[in-house]
Amino acid sequence: MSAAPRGPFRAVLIDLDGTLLDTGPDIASAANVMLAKLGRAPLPEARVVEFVGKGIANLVTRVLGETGGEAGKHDAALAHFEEAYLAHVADRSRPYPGVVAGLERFRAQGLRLACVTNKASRFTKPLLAATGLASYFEAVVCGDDVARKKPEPDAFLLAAARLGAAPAQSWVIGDSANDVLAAHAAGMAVAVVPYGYREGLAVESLGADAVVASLEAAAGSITMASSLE
Ligand SMILES: O=C(O)COP(=O)(O)O
Ligand SMILES: [Mg+2]
Repeated sequence: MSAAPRGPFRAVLIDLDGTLLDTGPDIASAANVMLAKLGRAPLPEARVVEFVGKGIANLVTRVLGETGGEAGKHDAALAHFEEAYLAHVADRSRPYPGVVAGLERFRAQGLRLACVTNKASRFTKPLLAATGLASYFEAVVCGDDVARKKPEPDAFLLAAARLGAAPAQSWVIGDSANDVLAAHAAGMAVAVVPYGYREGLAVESLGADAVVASLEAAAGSITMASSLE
């Protein structure tokens, strides 16, 4: 479970929600604005974040299912969510501990970095800018940039291609089963962080090649792996 990454790596492909940024508070607020507009009771943040991982349309479906079904309301609900989320996308979303130090360390080692997320680009770009992370990434691949979101391999393959790295030279770091399945389908090694949003699953059950305590710890382990080559 905690084998060191193989390498040598040229690129690190990093998930956004739950890995780089704790976006849960702003996502939960937008979900609760949406529920209020539909005349429904709010959900606790801890419940809403379990629905993060397969894109916002999927999250809205799951929030509606949790609060009384009515699939027919989905389009209106999604519009309410997106309006509220776009207006407050980075109010309380912050990098997790070790993220900035880890990105600095990866960059100092000459690794090329991509952010790979199921979140649509109109939310992702302002969020990366507002949290100060945008300049670390040579490529940002969003859910609406590919035909099939994670857990399909498309987004990781596109990110690696944009960075000029083969799958075997690309190391994925994520927080959910979507990242693990997508990385393995793309032929890439994958580590998961023990924090983040896992759709209710235990971190040990995700099937990752490694668990890394933080991005800073990941940057340390990739150094060791490279120097052992
Ligand atoms: O939008 C989502 O559901 C999750 O996005 P992620 O791929 O950055 O975790
Ligand atoms: Mg995630």
